[in-house]
Amino acid sequence: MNKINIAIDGPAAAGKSTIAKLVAQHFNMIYVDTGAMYRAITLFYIQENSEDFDELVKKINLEIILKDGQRVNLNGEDVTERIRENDVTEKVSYVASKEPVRTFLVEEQQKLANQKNVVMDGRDVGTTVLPDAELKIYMIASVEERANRRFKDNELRGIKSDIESLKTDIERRDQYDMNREISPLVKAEDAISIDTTGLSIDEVTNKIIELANVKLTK
Ligand SMILES: Nc1ncnc2c1ncn2[C@@H]1O[C@H](COP(=O)(O)OP(=O)(O)OP(=O)(O)O)[C@@H](O)[C@H]1O
Ligand SMILES: Nc1ccn([C@@H]2O[C@H](COP(=O)(O)O)[C@@H](O)[C@H]2O)c(=O)n1
Repeated sequence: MNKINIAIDGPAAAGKSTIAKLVAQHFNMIYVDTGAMYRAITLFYIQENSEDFDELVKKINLEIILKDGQRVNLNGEDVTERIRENDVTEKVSYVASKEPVRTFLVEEQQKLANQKNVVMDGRDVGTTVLPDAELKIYMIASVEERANRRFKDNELRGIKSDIESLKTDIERRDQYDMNREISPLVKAEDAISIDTTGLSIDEVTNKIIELANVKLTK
């Protein structure tokens, strides 16, 4: 098999996007961050101040540029950095629970992966977006470790934060994502769980590269 899709799902800050990017680089595959797409619709929801999600998805012009890392254009404007801000993070799980939003984005994500050769990370990639992905990973880490990682990340970016608030935000988002009605965050039956607590970025990346190599040499 010379082309495969890899699905990486898991809770907030488990390391999905960091590892997915490195695995994609290693195999010269395309990396798709589905969370960024939910974040872009959330920014549009904030701008439009409307609860009419059917209308929002009809009006949105979302462009995902997959060259040299992923960039996101919303209605012609590059919002790649803007969608990481707190107002978006606070509301994204609410917006992501809405049926018109999920139907619209799942279709877009399936189009991005239809030629294979994609590493896609999110919450429902292995269960809903790419149920036939050749390799599915369910990535977890303790909430303490995830909050510590986000804290260090923020420090490096010069953003002030505290561990307790980070823990609360991570837990709130996980609860929402795991308990929504449509495509909740859950491990796909055929996914391989990797607990990254105490593992380095290189150790996790190499583990997934090994698993992917097995699929590629079949
Ligand atoms: N195995 C690891 N060991 C140490 N730090 C890690 C590891 N994996 C990721 N990190 C760090 O943890 C932070 C969060 O990782 P990342 O953003 O990749 O998580 P995520 O699962 O994609 O989060 P989200 O779903 O919230 O976007 C980053 O600063 C990253 O460098
Ligand atoms: N496949 C996905 C991906 C993301 N979400 C929702 O978006 C939020 C933000 O995701 P990040 O990966 O950028 O943190 C996430 O908390 C989910 O609510 C989703 O539903 N499905």
